[in-house]
Amino acid sequence: MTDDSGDLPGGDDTGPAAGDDSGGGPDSPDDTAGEELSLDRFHEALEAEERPVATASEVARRLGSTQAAARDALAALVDRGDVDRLDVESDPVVFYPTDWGRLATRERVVAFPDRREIVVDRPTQFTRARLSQFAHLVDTTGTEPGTRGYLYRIRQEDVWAAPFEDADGLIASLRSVLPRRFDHLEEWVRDQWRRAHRFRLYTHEDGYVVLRAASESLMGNVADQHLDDDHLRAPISETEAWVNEDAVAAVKRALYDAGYPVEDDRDLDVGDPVDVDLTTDLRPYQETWVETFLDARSGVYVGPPGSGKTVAAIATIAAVGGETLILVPSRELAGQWREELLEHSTIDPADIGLYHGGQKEIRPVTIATYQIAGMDRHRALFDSRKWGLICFDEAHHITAPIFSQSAELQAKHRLGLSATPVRETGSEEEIYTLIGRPIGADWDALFEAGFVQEPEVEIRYVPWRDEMARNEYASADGRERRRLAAENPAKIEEIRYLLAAHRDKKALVFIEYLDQGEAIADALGVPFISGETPHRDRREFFRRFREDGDGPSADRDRDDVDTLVVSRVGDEGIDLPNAELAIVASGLGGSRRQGSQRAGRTMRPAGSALVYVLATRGSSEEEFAQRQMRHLARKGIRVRETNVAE
Ligand SMILES: Nc1ncnc2c1ncn2[C@@H]1O[C@H](COP(=O)(O)OP(=O)(O)OP(=O)(O)O)[C@@H](O)[C@H]1O
Repeated sequence: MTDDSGDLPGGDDTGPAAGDDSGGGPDSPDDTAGEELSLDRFHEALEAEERPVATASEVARRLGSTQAAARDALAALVDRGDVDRLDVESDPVVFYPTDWGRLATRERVVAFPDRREIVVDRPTQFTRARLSQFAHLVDTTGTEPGTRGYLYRIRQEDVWAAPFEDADGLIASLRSVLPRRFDHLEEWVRDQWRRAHRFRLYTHEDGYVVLRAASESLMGNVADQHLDDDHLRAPISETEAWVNEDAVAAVKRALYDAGYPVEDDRDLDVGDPVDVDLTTDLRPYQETWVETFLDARSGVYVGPPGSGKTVAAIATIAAVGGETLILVPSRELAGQWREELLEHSTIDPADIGLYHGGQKEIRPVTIATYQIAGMDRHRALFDSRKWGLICFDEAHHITAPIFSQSAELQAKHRLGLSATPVRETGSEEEIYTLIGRPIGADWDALFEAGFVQEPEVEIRYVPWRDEMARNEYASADGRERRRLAAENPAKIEEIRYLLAAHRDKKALVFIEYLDQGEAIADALGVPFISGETPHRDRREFFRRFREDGDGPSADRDRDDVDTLVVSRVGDEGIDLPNAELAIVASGLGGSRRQGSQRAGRTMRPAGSALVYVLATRGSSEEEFAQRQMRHLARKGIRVRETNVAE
């Protein structure tokens, strides 16, 4: 290390380096370009730009040469190994001194204000935490940990959802990251911020809901164009209108779509009181979540699996103090919620009701599945109690029938929980308008604080077992092809190998096709859990999986399970905190969300987490795997690729 840095100043400051450079002169374009583009001159250009990287046109401007001459001269420096280039999507390419690349901690930030894009090479945790507050990670380039470039883009939704008190706070954060000020970009950000604060809903002292626009022209041009008599009952003034009570959600949605998200300051139902106190001390970021929620009275806690959203939600239930309806995607999660409520609060067990296919109790705190809550014949769920808070667990699961209940849900405090703010099906805006603004602790801070462990993800490209299998794939079509690639029998050997390599770890193997699940479970002699497995058996297998084989109970209870093969049913929200190894054997045609949730299963505070994704080489799975893993990489998770030998 010291050798490298020792060379750098010597080479830069003294004759020999310049001599080396001029030795490269004959390759350089005409007249003085070779001399002008010594490494020293390039450093000077960077200094003048006040940035660690420069484009060819910036170098040209600093050197007073043409862009073409600068590009050629830079290419010569690249050939000589003095300078490296970083392709930022396609154009422009940026250049930086090679030596700097060796200083692994050196961060480089390049802004493309017109495209509202920011590229950071080797970002520090701090920079990533800052960026994630107002931009979203689009892509990472390079798979080696030391060579990663991160591409961020600022969309209008990102500004709307930025967790700041005012635009100045957001701009200050922006400036702290960018190499210099970009007035035009700042202006755009301020403009977007303003948009999210131009319309406001509030409760009139006579009890009805009023929409207020910041100006007459907004009321005239935006509201009147996007809202009709179903939304607004009557104008009150040039800037205010009386909102139809049933149309609150629709008003928010219409204005969001028009590019003006609405601030919701209405008075909300508190509900009949319920007696719950928290018994667990919140972590500082959880306290911030809850305080922000109480201020806004609605919002979505966004944090990685295991970051403590459920515990923060229990704190919120205690703070709101009103009867609460909790909606969850599955029966298993309903049971887990009950356990967590009992573990982290003083709630009387008799005050908790479960409402799903198997059991129908409505109590002061009721946990119901989305499925049943969406059915018309279960309206009693909404009507028979005065709920003060509705909590949407795994909020991206909200189903269309729930949206149709949105009129009455709008009157309550609304809390969403989600590990996945990004949705490809576009309910980002639905979550925003039905529930509320994202309330974020950024992932980096959580990883850094050690509350959540960063998993290592490895894509392993598995070859076909023989020519015959390869040919069969080649001559099959569509769906059959996908199945053949998914069920590639060579994967069984690979799973066996990986399990043997991590003998001490509790492992989950995810599959898509039932036949394959059975084949793998048979080959390994382990249980297989699918949608067909009765709930009782599932619970039992999960319990045995949670047993710690190393503990003193091992002698007494030798039936613990170390490996489970799980079909899609086990995909989400199942609390198996001791899973340290996940092997995704198939299911690569699934959505991005599924990819991140599968990895999420193992993102737990305990143990070291590893995720292996098996993709059949030379099949469409390769591409799927890469796409899903890019999604993870966007979250800053380290992804590695390995070719399994034939
Ligand atoms: N403040 C806290 N103090 C101690 N333990 C905590 C705290 N908050 C959360 N935990 C523990 O951390 C683990 C994960 O918490 P929790 O279930 O709330 O996370 P989550 O974000 O809801 O996860 P998921 O998205 O998977 O549902 C649990 O075992 C929980 O008991």
